Amino acid sequence: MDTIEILFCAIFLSIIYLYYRFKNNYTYFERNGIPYIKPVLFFGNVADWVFMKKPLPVVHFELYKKLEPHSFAGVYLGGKKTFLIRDAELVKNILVKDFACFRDRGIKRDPHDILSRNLFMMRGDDWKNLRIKLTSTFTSGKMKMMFPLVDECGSRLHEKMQKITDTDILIKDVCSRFTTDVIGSCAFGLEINSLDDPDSEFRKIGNRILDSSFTPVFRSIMRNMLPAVAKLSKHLHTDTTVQDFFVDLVQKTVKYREDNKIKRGDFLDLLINLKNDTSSQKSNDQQVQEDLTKFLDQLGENHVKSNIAMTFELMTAQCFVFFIAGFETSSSTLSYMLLELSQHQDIQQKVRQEIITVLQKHDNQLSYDMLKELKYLDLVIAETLRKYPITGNLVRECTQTYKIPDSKTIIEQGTPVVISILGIHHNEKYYEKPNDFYPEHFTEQAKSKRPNYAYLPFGEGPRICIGERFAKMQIKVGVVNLLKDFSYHLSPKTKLPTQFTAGATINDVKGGIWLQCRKL
Ligand code: HEM
Repeated sequence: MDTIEILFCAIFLSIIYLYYRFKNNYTYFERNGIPYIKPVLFFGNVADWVFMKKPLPVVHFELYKKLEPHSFAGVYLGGKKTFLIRDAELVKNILVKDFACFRDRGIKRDPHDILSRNLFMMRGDDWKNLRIKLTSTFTSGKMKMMFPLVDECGSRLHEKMQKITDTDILIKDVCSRFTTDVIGSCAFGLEINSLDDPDSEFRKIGNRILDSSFTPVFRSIMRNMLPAVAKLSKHLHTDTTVQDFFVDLVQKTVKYREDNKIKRGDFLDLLINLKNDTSSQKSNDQQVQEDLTKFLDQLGENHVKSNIAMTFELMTAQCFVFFIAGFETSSSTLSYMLLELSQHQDIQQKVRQEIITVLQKHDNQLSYDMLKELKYLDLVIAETLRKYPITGNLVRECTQTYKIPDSKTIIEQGTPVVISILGIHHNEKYYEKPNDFYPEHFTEQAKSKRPNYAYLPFGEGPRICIGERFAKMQIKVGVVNLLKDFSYHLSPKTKLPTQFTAGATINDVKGGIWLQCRKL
C-alpha cells in the first residue's frame, strides 16, 4: 500500500469509528428513559449553532420550549450528552441546595493561558479560595468609592449625546464606548475616552475578544465538542495578542502606582491591597462579613480562610475578566433597554420623569445613594434583563454523581448541565406576559407569586455574578445620562422582530439596534 492508500484507509476507519461512537452515544437518553429530542448525526441537537445560524442559548431556548412539560431532559451538544433543566425548583437544587455536586462550569483551561486563571473559569478549591479573596472588592462601600469614576464617564456620555442628536445611531456602539471607558477607568486606571476616540487600542482589543465572527465560535465548538482536536492547536485556546496586551498593561500600571504611591480607589488598587496583604482574611467591613457568611452557608462550610496568594498573574487575569464581563454585558443591557423604551414611549417618559424628580430633589447632583431612589428604573432594568438575559444560559458540570430528586435519573460525574435562562424567563408559568416588555413583572406582589429561581440574569448560588452591584451602578449612571435630556425613537433601519447574531451570548442583534436621539 502506498501512502495515499494508507491515508485513505485511516480516514475511512476514523469515519466508521466516529459514526459508531456517535450512534452509541445517541441512545443514552432513550436507554435511560430520559425525555430527549432525536439528534442529528455528528451535530446532536445544536446544528443551528454549529452552522452559525443561531447563538447556542437560542438553540437551547428552542429545545426548552419543545421539551414542555418535562422538568428536565437530555440534549446532545454534538456527541456530548448534556442535561437541560427546565423547572425553577430543580434550578434551586442544582445552583444552591446541591451545589457541592455542581461546583464548576466545566470550562477547560489552557495552563499556558495566564488570562484563563480568572474567577469565571477557575475550578474547585482554587475557585473557592479566589472567590473568598475577591468578595471584599465588590461591597457597596467599594462601589461608593468607585462611583466618582463612573460618574465622570457618565458626564462624558451626556456630552457625547449632545453631539449626535437627530441622526441614526447604532446605540450599542455608543453604550459600549461608555462602558469601555468605565471599566478602563475602574479596572486599569486609564482614561481611555473611547467616546471621542472610537479607535482607541482598548476598544480594538475589546472587539477582538468579543468579535462574533467565525473564529471564536469555531474555537468554542472545538473546545466543547472535540477537545482532543482543540488541544492540537495552541491557537485555539490562547490569543497571545490579547494576553500580551493585558500582561503588559497591568504590569506597567501596578509598577507605576507602587513606585509613585498612587491611590485611585479602583479595582486595581483593591487587587494591589490583596497582593500586599499577608494578614488573615478577616475584615471589619460588615458587608464583607455578610456576603461571606451567605457564601459559606450556601457552600455548607464555616471557615473563611483563603490560602491563595494574589500574585501578579492572578491580578491580571481578574482585571481581564472584569473587563470582558464589565463592558459587554452592561452595554448590551443598556441597548436593549433603549430599544424597548423607544417602542414604549409611555414607559420611557415615566423613567425620565422619575430621574428628573430625584435629581431635582438632590440639586442635580448624582450620587451613589441617590441611585437607590430610582425605584421604577429598578423595575425597568429587571424587566430588560428578564427579556434579554445576556448570557442566555447557565452551565454547570456535574462534579459528583447526582440523583435528580423525585426521579430515578442519575447525572453522571463529568456531565454538563445547562439551565436555559431564556427558557425560564419566557415561560408563561412564571411570567404573566412573557413576550411583552412589562416592568410590572417585578412589583413586590408579582415577585411573590413565582419561585425565587425563576429570575436568573446574574445566575444564583455561590457562583452568582460577583459584579452585580457594579453592573447595576454603571447601568443606572448610563441611563440617567442618556435619558434626562434626550428622548429615543426607533429608526426604520432596525429590523424587527430582533434576531441575535451567532455567538456564545445574546449580546448582538442582527443588523444592529438603530435609534434616533432627540434633544428635549
Ligand atoms: C448586566 C451585567 C452583567 C450580567 C448580566 C452578568 C451575568 C453573569 C452571569 C449570568 C454569570 C454566571 C453566574 C452563574 O453561573 O450562576 C456571571 C458570572 C460572573 N460575572 Fe457577571 N454579569 C454582569 C456584569 C459583570 C461585571 C460588571 C463584572 C465585573 C466587574 C462581572 C464579573 C463576573 C465574574 C467574575 C463572574 C464569575 C463568578 C464566579 O464564578 O464566581 N459581571 N455574570
